[in-house]
Amino acid sequence: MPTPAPPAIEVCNLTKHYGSHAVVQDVSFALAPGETLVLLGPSGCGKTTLLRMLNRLVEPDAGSVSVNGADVRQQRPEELRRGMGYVIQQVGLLPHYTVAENVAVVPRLLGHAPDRIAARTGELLRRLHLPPEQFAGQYPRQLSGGQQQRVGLARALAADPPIVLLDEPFGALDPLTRASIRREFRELPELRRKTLVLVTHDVTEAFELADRILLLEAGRVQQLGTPRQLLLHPANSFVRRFFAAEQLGLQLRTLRLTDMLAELPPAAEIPDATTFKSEDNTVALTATVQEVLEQLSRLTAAGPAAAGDATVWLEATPPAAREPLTYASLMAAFGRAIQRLSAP
Ligand SMILES: Nc1ncnc2c1ncn2[C@@H]1O[C@H](COP(=O)(O)OP(=O)(O)OP(=O)(O)O)[C@@H](O)[C@H]1O
Repeated sequence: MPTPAPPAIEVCNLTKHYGSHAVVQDVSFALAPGETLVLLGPSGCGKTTLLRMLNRLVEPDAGSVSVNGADVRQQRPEELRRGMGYVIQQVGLLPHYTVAENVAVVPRLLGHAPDRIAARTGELLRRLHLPPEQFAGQYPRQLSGGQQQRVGLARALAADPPIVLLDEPFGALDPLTRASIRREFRELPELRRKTLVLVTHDVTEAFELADRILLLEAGRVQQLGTPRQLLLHPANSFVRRFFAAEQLGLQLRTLRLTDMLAELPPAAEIPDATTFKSEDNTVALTATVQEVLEQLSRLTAAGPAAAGDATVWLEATPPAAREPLTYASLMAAFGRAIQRLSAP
């Protein structure tokens, strides 16, 4: 029988002090290849220090880090870092290098052939919405903050490392640019297969990007789990308080219609439902409650519905199985689903 692949990253009992201040205390986790872990927590809780211990920019006092089954202490730090992309908030582009030269730094160090580097740079810039014809020859000072951030990401991905560490990669951007870059980031095919560890203190960002979240306070793990586990089953009062202010928004984004099939109203006598259906008012069962609300409000804005309230029809269920949803029936079902799912 083949032996299972080792975790992409395994951290055991990692601890770091600065003087008498315990900055990271006894942290352990294992990440499967391709998984995205978000390190979340209030300012100063140790997120950056923990991240920097993964690529040996900071050395721990105790505990171990293994990458693909090998202890990082057995590897030279420079070699370790070449296999791990690293993106930081300050971007850190070299000011006297062009965009293309900045992106090519690591592949050059690795001795890749010039035509291979040029092809890769062009491809990445295009994917990150920086057409190379326009941007390759520009210097960092000629770019906006959002464009610089994209170049920083392209640079981290240039040598196609299987692991990428990201420290507040969208932190310096205004909220609108931040949300749109985050969307691009999520959709980047390049990142889907990679193991990512991302630091943020932004709860919405964590929920949008994480497979699992590691929530830290004062250097200690408060909870490690999926966004849904942290939201619906907080491990302690710190976790509950940390999400309290944004609880409703997070629930609306986290729950999908598939999670609440049991709560969706069963069909009553619906007049020939198909006649009301159009692309505008059909929703997939995989839609989040937030997405359904947005669709309902687009319908409301488009004008009065033929039959009273704005209504959406569920895709992939026979018309006779479920009633179409209005704001009222959707929110009632959502409330019942939250109660059921968060029951101990
Ligand atoms: N080189 C250092 N020397 C001394 N103290 C340090 C050093 N680096 C970090 N610290 C302290 O360790 C604590 C954790 O810092 P760290 O940057 O890891 O936190 P963080 O959660 O990433 O914070 P933020 O979200 O504000 O960036 C802070 O109190 C910080 O002042």
